[in-house]
Amino acid sequence: MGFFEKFKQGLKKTRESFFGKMKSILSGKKLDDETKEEIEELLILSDVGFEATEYILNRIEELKGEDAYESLKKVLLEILNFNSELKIEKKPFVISMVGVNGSGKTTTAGKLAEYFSKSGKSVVLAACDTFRAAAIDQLKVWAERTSSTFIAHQEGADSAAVAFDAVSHAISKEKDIVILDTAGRLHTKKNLMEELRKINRVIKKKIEDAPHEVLLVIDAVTGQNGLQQAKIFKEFVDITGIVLTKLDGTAKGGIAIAIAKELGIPIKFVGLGEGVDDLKPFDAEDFVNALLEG
Ligand SMILES: Nc1nc2c(ncn2[C@@H]2O[C@H](COP(=O)(O)OP(=O)(O)OP(=O)(O)O)[C@@H](O)[C@H]2O)c(=O)[nH]1
Repeated sequence: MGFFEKFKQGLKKTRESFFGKMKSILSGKKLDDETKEEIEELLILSDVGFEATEYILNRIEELKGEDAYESLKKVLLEILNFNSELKIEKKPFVISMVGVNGSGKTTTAGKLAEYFSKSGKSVVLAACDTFRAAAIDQLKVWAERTSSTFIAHQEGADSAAVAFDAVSHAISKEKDIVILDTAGRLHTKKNLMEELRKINRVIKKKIEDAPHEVLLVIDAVTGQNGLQQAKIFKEFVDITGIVLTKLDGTAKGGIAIAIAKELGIPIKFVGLGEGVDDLKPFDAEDFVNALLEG
């Protein structure tokens, strides 16, 4: 299945509930008070959020187009237009996955391992979520499935030590990519953020500019709550990209627009299903077309 088809399928719920209605409301018309109210409601209901919704409506008016539907498309593309490409520019290239438990972090680490293995890269998966034994086992299954090297210690071990071993292994064995699956839950927010910082400090002893990417995993189903969590992570960690998971499981896919507008961090990948191939690099044009017109 092509990327566009995949986006179309994954965004089906959001399109059928909300965005698919935009064309008949706006096509060939100027934005008047009535149509404005209608699309405002659809945007809010799909979790675009008040701030981004107001921005979108104002921007459509500013564009003064004859066809408000075309203007809407243009504005959505403006918001989602960031450089989403994840370039592997170093060897080893270290990617740290952060986010709350249940957001799809481990699954996404596994899917990313598959994505990179397929392009011929060697991958090391590191179980830095030592908080739960099940998380270590789950990552191990992904490592086997994707023929990646698996680095783990026991439950309760120091997560930074796992990260250090993974990076050391990658250097000595000349592996291309290290993916660190970090914990999403510790006793307090402070502990969690301290742990993430410690991991970064320790791997810098081996590779000064690592981690090269810090991907924050957000569950689209949690909508505006997910956005609030993201804001907390952003305060403490330098996030370089977002992975928005479970878009297939929600009608409120408008959260992608809220995230792009309010966080200003590029969405780099989206999860469109549970399968190993259901993680796709984000593409604004495919995304907007699939949202509005699938
Ligand atoms: N439908 C759908 N399900 C997904 C997607 N991504 C992840 N999941 C599912 O979400 C659930 C939670 O994913 P995990 O990877 O275990 O989440 P986690 O953040 O690592 O959480 P812990 O394992 O508790 O640390 C699993 O059942 C995944 O299969 C997606 O894009 N679409």
